Amino acid sequence: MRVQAIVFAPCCMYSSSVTTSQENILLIEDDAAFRGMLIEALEAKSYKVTGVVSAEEGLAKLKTQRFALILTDVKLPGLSGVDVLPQLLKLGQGTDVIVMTAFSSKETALRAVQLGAYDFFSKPFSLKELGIVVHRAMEKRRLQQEVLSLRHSLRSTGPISKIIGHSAPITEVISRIEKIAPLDTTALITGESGTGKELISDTIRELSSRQNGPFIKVNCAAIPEHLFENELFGHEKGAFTGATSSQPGKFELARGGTILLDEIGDMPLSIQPKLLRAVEQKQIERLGGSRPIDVDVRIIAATNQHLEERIKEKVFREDLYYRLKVASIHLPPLRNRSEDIPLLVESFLQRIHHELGIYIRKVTPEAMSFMCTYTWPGNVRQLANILEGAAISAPSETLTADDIRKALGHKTPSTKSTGDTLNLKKAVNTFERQLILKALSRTQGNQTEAAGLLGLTPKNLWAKLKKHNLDSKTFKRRTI
Ligand SMILES: Nc1ncnc2c1ncn2[C@@H]1O[C@H](COP(=O)(O)OP(=O)(O)OP(=O)(O)O)[C@@H](O)[C@H]1O
Repeated sequence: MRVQAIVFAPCCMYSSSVTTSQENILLIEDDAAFRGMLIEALEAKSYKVTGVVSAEEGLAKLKTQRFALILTDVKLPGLSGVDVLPQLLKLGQGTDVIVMTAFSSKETALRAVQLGAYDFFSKPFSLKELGIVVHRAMEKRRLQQEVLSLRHSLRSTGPISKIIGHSAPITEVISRIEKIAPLDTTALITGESGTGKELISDTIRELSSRQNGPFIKVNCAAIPEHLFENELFGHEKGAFTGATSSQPGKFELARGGTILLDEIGDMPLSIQPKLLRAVEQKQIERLGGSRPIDVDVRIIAATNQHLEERIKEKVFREDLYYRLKVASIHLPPLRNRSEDIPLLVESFLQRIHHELGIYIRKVTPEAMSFMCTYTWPGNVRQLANILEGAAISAPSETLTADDIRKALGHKTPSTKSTGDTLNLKKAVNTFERQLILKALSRTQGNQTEAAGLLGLTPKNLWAKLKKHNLDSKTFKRRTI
């Protein structure tokens, strides 16, 4: 390009704040004099500047180097700054691009912004003006990086860390949770049984400003229709025979906090208008009451049903559905995110070790591959339960595909008669381990009682626990 005119600011360079940043800027400018001047000015502010003369050269640089910012002229010898913009943005992976145009081509500049440029300059511009915009872009980048690193540490240590999985669908779910949780709006969580809807509602609540308020969970499928209104909204004294005193319902108990309406698809049609009022106006009325009561409650609804189908069947109100689904999260079934299975298996085996004292040292590749291809109709809950069952019954500290199949109640492929199956010592050991596990489970970890059941002395049992690497304490309140 030809330098048109540069209006020099009195002090030649922009802001008075000293930039200590060593961030790299890629400058694409074919005019040697103009390029040199920009480099000098930016380097005076401690930016590192890599100058190139064409869009093609700029693209080549981006393939090997990362930059904090790209400054490009529009009029270049080969590809123009606007033509190359989509590629710059793609290769730059989030790096902002500032476009420099001639004053006469403001429309080009606007097109560049539409295409994704961060900002543009119409020449002539002052170096002060350029400096301010560069500084602002760098600040924006720094803040974005801060947000990313905060998000990363929150995801690895905060409530989000309880959600295991790195597949694209679960990553999308996590982003939705992070967006929705702080909004204090009604949320709807959908997904098959066992996909983690309750886990997600716990996480939303923990990430919201209501984390210290009450959290009331209502299973709509478990309440008979005639008790529903009373359960949710409470009653006044004398509302019905036996109502000897006034009593608040779940909504009032959740004041200042959150209410989870689980299995919302099973909520009786007769209650739905009252729920709609609670959602829209944050008001309820007790049974037998004559005045509305304000309830500051965040509602989270969850269901494994297709509410659109329930609407067609005329058992779910459309207006309520649209109010609930303002912020919705759909949990895909486990079979559609099998990449998450190895991580889930690892996490559940750790939990089994801590809670049951059963240590599984290894999962065979066949067992993992079987689990990754199985359809898991009961989703994550089924995977967790099957692993627990398999770990309890496994004859050794290595979990095999047969162990998983047995826990699933599948017929195992007939095993070849190997030396192993005839090894009496090994078979006795396996049988002994399983009997001890059952006895500990039945007595909830009481060693004296377990020893009695097994016909052993407590000292004998203690020695066998050590031999099998089992911890009786972890059997408290557990049953097989
Ligand atoms: N992504 C996950 N990471 C870790 N644990 C999970 C995940 N998803 C689900 N779980 C675990 O699986 C079990 C079932 O999850 P949850 O109860 O939240 O499912 P749900 O969808 O509410 O089931 P339902 O519809 O039957 O009530 C819980 O123990 C939960 O902690």
